[in-house]
Amino acid sequence: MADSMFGKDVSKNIEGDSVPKDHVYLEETFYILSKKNSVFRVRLTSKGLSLTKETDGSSKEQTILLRDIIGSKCMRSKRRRHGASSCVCSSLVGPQQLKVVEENSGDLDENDISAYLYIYSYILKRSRRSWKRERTTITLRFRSFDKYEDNNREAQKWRTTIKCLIAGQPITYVPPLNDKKILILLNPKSGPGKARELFQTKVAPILQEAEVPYDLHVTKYAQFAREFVRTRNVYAWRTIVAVGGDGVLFEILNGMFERLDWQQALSEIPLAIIPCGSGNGLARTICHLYNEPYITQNLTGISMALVKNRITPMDVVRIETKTKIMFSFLSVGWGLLSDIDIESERLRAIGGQRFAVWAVARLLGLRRYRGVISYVKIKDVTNLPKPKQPLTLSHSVSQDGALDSPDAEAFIDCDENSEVFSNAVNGKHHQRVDSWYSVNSRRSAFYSTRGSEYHSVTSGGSEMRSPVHACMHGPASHLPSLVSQLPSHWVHEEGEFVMVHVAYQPYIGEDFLFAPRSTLSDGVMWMLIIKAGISRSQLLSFLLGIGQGSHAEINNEYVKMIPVSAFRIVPEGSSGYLTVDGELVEYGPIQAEIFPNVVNLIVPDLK
Ligand SMILES: Nc1ncnc2c1ncn2[C@@H]1O[C@H](COP(=O)(O)OP(=O)(O)OP(=O)(O)O)[C@@H](O)[C@H]1O
Repeated sequence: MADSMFGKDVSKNIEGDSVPKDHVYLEETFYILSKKNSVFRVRLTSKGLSLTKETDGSSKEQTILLRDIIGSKCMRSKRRRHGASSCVCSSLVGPQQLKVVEENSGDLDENDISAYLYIYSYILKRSRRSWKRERTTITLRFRSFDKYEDNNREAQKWRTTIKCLIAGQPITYVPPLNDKKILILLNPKSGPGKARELFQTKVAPILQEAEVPYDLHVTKYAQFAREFVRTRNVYAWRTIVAVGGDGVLFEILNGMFERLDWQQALSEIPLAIIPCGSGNGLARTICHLYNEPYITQNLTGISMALVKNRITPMDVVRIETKTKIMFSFLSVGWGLLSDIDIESERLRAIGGQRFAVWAVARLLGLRRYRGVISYVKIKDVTNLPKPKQPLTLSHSVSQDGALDSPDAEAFIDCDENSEVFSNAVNGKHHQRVDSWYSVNSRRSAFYSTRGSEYHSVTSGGSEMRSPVHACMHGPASHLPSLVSQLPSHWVHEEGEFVMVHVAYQPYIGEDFLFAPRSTLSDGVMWMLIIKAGISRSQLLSFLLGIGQGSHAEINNEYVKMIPVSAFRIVPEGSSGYLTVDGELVEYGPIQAEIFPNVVNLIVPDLK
């Protein structure tokens, strides 16, 4: 085994001058028992793990990028059963035979002085025309020294360096501490109702390999997540994760704004989403903006983001209706798209396809809505001031005394007796385990992350819920109250409309690239207005274009897309749907304004 080294820079250009390139943190040579004439040179660099196989003078290099590596653990070999061969080496010849245990296990094999380093990665691979992530485990065996302690020290050095690099922290002698757990709020009713199963099979294994501890709470009723974040000490967690559709994150966001300390809570605790709903607009947006493949029900890439803990700011939109204030991150809709969203609820069991099926039905029975739309147009979207830090926000409860009345339906959840399970995981869904140094185990072990807890629905109905006064806080509005006249620079359009839909993210659903020019934090809302009079065929080609975003370029007498910073919609009559982030809100006047960079969002690692 070659000497390992810290911080050696081996990058040279063709003239032999040093160039600031990949920094090499550690380097070792490993041998393969089954291939006597091959060696592997393994280097841990600022780019990732470089593996060079050298056989009879030829060499082949593979690099596993740091963004694809999620964790690393040190193991010892497991004591062999009575009657099995006691020869240590024999367990390594057959690639399927290595069994490892954690260092503190009572079942370890004292005779094997090797330390095994497992490195877990999910590598982007092209399959047919799309990309997906494939699980790959690299196993390195350290046994140059005569004592296990010395071999383990070497392996731990690698593990610590890998963990520091993953966390984006300076290299130290101890791995970065996960002193706070992440909070997971899972909606078992989202989308086709598979959130629990998806979490256990796709997300939990990644958190366990990365040794990220979590508290999982399954929502017990609508508004559970909102009450939870409003009433708990959220500072006990480092991230709050919605596992479900956009509706659960909407609840979490609004629960945060119901806290008096909303500003501190939102600046200290980032939010994240794992998509298990039927719309999944925000998750699709994140993947789109961070070049992460989005495959329905394949949550690998977005789960890896929970491990890396990289954050980016996101805008929120403050919305007022006649009786409520709420905060939104996705969209406000009136007319066709909202009708499709709400009325297709009855087809929830078929997942995201419910939108396409209902779109056909709504096109046949096209509705028109009368009302007045007012907005403040952004003249030059290419030249917006971009605040790097969240704006300094003045605090408000509301503009209008009629709003924010105590919500009689709001309760604190006092259920301290929730059932607690350990989060042991069935690893059978993992696809592939690569291996180096003759160790190969398809049945790779999954260990529950120390300290993680699973809080399930209480079976005996012993819930104790006590009423609480819920009051919306958040940044103060700059708009006049909903019943007051708007300033003169606002644009007004009165007439009949097929729909008005305003979005502040590129995707508002898995297959709806609604506002291609939008980003997470640009301070822009994109308002699409479709006037009555448009033909069904024009509307159909418009709807078909939403998948690719080509509809956004349409600008004719019926269809236009306008960048706005505030708007008001006043529908005439009392029948119709208004939606905020896909959730139904009261029908009637509604107004909105955007606040840039208020929320921190967990996003994939781009490095
Ligand atoms: N345990 C529960 N029982 C019933 N409803 C719940 C429960 N937990 C949350 N809800 C409600 O379910 C609604 C839908 O949730 P969610 O957004 O997760 O799924 P979805 O509607 O399928 O996805 P999307 O919003 O992306 O279309 C939300 O309004 C939420 O308040």
